[in-house]
Amino acid sequence: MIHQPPSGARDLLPLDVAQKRWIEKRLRPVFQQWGYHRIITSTVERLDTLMAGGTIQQSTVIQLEDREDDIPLGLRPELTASIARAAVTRMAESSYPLRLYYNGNVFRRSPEVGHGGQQEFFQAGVELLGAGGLLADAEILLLLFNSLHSLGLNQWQIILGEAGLTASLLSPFPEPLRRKIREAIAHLDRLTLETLPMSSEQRERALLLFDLRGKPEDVLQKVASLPLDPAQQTSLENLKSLVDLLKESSSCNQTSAPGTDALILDLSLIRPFDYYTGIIFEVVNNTPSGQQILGQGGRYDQLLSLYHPEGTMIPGIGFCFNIEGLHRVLRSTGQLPQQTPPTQYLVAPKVPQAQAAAFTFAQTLRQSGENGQVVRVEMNLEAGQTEETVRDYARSRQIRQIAWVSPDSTAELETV
Ligand SMILES: N[C@@H](Cc1c[nH]c[nH+]1)C(=O)O
Repeated sequence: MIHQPPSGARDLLPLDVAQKRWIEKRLRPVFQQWGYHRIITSTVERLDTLMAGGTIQQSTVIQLEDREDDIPLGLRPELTASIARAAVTRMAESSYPLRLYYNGNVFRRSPEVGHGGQQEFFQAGVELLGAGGLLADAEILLLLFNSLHSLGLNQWQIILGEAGLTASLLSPFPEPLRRKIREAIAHLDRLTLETLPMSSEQRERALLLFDLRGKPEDVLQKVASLPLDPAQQTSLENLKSLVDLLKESSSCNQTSAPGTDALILDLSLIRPFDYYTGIIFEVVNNTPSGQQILGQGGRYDQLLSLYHPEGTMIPGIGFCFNIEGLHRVLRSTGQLPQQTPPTQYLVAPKVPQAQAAAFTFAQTLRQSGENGQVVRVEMNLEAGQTEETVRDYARSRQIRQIAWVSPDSTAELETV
């Protein structure tokens, strides 16, 4: 028998769990303060739900052998599609906007399987459904900034793009050239753009697109100089208004919005999921060892209609944090708990006749916590040990108090 989890799967040991909970405990109240309610969707979904009309590639989904009525099933590679499905099918009576948050695991087929490529990840995120427009976009980004602030992070940058505008700027390229250019841009591969066979006019346009990243004012100006159709013009104006609103909020509220250098406009930004229709963004943390993507999200105004019984269009926008990314960055800041909380009391029956009394006393101690505080109490399970052995055990576990219980239910507390 093999006693290892399958390749790519992971066990989280108690300290990992304590650190993960530290992160989640900081994010949850922020999501709640902004009016978001927790939703838990199924880990297993139908494959076609997960693929969201082909906007998520089947190759990222881990499929399950076991089929329900011969319908292929899979493990969710992300949660936005599942939440969109649940909202329009199970919460149809709710009024919009609907604010939902989540905390869960996702599974992605890794190309590196067999070499330890991770396939299970944790995410915490929010979805704002039934709200389009500038204010909804701004709410999501400001909530993102607020969440980062609650984690004590301040070395991050937001890379902001616009999926619709980028797609339409790419549209003059014929397929399959467009796909190749899109891929090269997504992988920051300038060399491919310089060498792919295409006309010089096309190359100039591809390289211009590639370079549409930097300070928001500069990029907006560059795009404005391009010949734009009315729809592109509107997207550009919306982006400009959003950037202005975020900046203004930043000057009113230093604590939750980014400084001027923290926002990078990148119209070459392309996310691996294709359901985005409006702004898209990534939060990155620049560390000496490279760039860490802490979270990502964007606007998806067509996704909900895929699941809606009448195909009604309902806008949506959201983001999620990658808990592993946050964990890595926060570990280096020294903020995360370095150990699991120690037990406060060790309860030891003085003689075998005191065992029942010891269990009762331990329970009384457990219930003595005020305001929901957890009092951690362990029973000493070894009968007949010397007092010194019990003390040694307590010290080795960093237990500060021993309660010696007598058969008459009295207890003497000793600090070790
Ligand atoms: N579900 C997306 C993030 C997102 C949330 N909402 C919108 N986008 C992801 O896993 O990358």
